[in-house]
Amino acid sequence: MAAPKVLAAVAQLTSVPAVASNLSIVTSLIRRASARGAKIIFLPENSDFLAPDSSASRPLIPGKNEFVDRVKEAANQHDIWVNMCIHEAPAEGGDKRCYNTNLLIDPTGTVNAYRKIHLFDVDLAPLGPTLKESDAIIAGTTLVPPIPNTPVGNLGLQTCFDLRFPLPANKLASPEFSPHPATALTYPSAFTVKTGPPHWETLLRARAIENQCYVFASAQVGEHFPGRVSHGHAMIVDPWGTVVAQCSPFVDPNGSLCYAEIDLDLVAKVRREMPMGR
Ligand SMILES: O=C(O)CNC(=O)[C@H](CS)NC(=O)CCC(=O)C(=O)O
Repeated sequence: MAAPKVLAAVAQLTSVPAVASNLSIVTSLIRRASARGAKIIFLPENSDFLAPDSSASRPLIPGKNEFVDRVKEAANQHDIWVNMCIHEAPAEGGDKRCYNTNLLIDPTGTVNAYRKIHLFDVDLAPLGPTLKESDAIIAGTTLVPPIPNTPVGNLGLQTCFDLRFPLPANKLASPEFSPHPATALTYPSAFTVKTGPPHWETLLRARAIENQCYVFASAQVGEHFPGRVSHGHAMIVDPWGTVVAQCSPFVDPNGSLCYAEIDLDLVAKVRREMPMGR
């Protein structure tokens, strides 16, 4: 019997240093996606805020995050799954830094979390950016097995710069790593305007093709504060490597969404017709 198709939404927005204004965009995108019939929405890295000094806006109480609580309420109210990255204050005191944490929230409020493992510490001047993510972020250490039974099947959580590392993605899609090998991967991102044009789409399509799965690539876009601009081009790639949805390259102050019908039979078909061990 054919699996029912499910509508998924991928978002593109411009987070600023102020959490409250990002929250109002994020909750309105959740409402819009649900009204359109989407069962899951993918929001980008830094959905809570993107600031020159992360410690200035970081949540102060470990385990408590007002932004996440409001998003959980919206997920529940609009009966939709939400994926996004936020800043997570560490439980151990003393460190001013946060984890860059990828959350998958279901409509009942259940949360799965993956802390970004690969931090973006690069010096590509003068042709590219100089960024040292580890100044503000503590690296995660654990790959989280794909979450089963999401609207897009078994969903593997990765974040932004992780996209350049094929091995964790391969692992997430492998039946040896998990009894629920990924049928979809998510990469909430904030790619730079220097690295985005040459690499972003190529890497996303490569991850989809080699793992024979859907790839959800939400993105930050435009200027967050003077000197920090993101590439955008949020998209959905199918298991054959086709870009099946993409947000407009123009910056919409209310954020933008693109949608695709997700067909898990297509994942099974591609894997059956071109066996690669999953
Ligand atoms: O800076 C912050 O506040 C939050 N973190 C981010 O926006 C992260 C780390 S700087 N961005 C990336 O990983 C870009 C990767 C990228 O652009 C590439 O791989 O080419």
